[in-house]
Amino acid sequence: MANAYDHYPFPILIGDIGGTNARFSLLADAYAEPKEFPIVQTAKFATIDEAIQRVVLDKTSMHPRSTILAVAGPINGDEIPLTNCPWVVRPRALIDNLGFEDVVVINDFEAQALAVASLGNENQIQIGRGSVLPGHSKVVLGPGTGLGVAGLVHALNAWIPVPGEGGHVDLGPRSVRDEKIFPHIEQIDGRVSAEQILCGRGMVNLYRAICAADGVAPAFSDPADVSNNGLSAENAQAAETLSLFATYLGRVAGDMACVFMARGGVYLAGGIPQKILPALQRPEFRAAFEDKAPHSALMATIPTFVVTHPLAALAGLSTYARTPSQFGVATEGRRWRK
Ligand SMILES: Nc1ncnc2c1ncn2[C@@H]1O[C@H](COP(=O)(O)OP(=O)(O)OP(=O)(O)O)[C@@H](O)[C@H]1O
Repeated sequence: MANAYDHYPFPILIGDIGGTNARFSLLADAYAEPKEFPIVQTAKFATIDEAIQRVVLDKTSMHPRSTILAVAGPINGDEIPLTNCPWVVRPRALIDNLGFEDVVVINDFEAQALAVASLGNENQIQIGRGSVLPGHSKVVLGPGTGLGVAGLVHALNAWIPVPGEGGHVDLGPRSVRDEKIFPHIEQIDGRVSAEQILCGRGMVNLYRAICAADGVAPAFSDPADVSNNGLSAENAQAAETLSLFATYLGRVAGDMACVFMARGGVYLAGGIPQKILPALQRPEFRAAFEDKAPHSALMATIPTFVVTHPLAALAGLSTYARTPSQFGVATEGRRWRK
């Protein structure tokens, strides 16, 4: 029976498999620095087995005995299809064909949550006031291709990642301006979930709604164009998109901080926060985060950070691989052994 407190046999192959990119590193033992491999696009390989063979196994004489993989997608059963990518992770095939003895597959946002347990100051930028209360719960939000959310609860002397579908909470209008814009936001089954706005596709959705409210034709269809033109303030609707994106992200981040009582901090991971950092450093994000009557005074004490570590999920997985007993990662149904 799998036990979360077992150790994994070294060397351990660590993998962060996103919809677009796969990142691998190899841990020789509990003390060695991870050996990193070039980031590869998933589309360049037909299967994950082929990617592991060509990117890692063909390039080193070290033979990994276990692997811990973080994937974007639900983990149910022996065939794990990835969201936004045709790869299917088949742990039994990894054991039979690539010689692993132990395979663990967890959710990519759990890996982000593991990462924030041990991030140093050099890998994060604080936005606004507040300070971390050591040993208290944390929460991670990641606007990227979608909106990932995970909690990191400290209990029983371990950090316990709590993955969920927090990106799908409702997001509604609050200001007079919101009420003009929200009727134009594309809905999903009649509602606006946070992910309809707080991700790359959502940023374009918000921009289009602002254009519709202002009666102007949209000029951009790519999130990077919206954010670049918004940051430079060259386009009024794009600039308002960034301002409102920061406001809504602050609102949802504040909600998640309330749910988890995240006195250990709120962390913005995913691809987008680093790219729109100046917009998040303006007052809107933090003001919306703290605007949680009757708990505004509490919210003012909770710090918010943008994660700047380029390989945060890999770093989190490496820390877990070295010291699994410090983390309460549930491996039931997600661990396969030879
Ligand atoms: N400058 C930018 N401003 C806003 N959004 C951007 C910018 N550049 C990329 N994006 C959007 O960010 C999203 C990608 O996010 P991210 O880099 O976090 O990917 P991901 O979901 O982690 O997937 P993977 O792990 O495969 O890289 C896409 O929707 C993309 O259009």
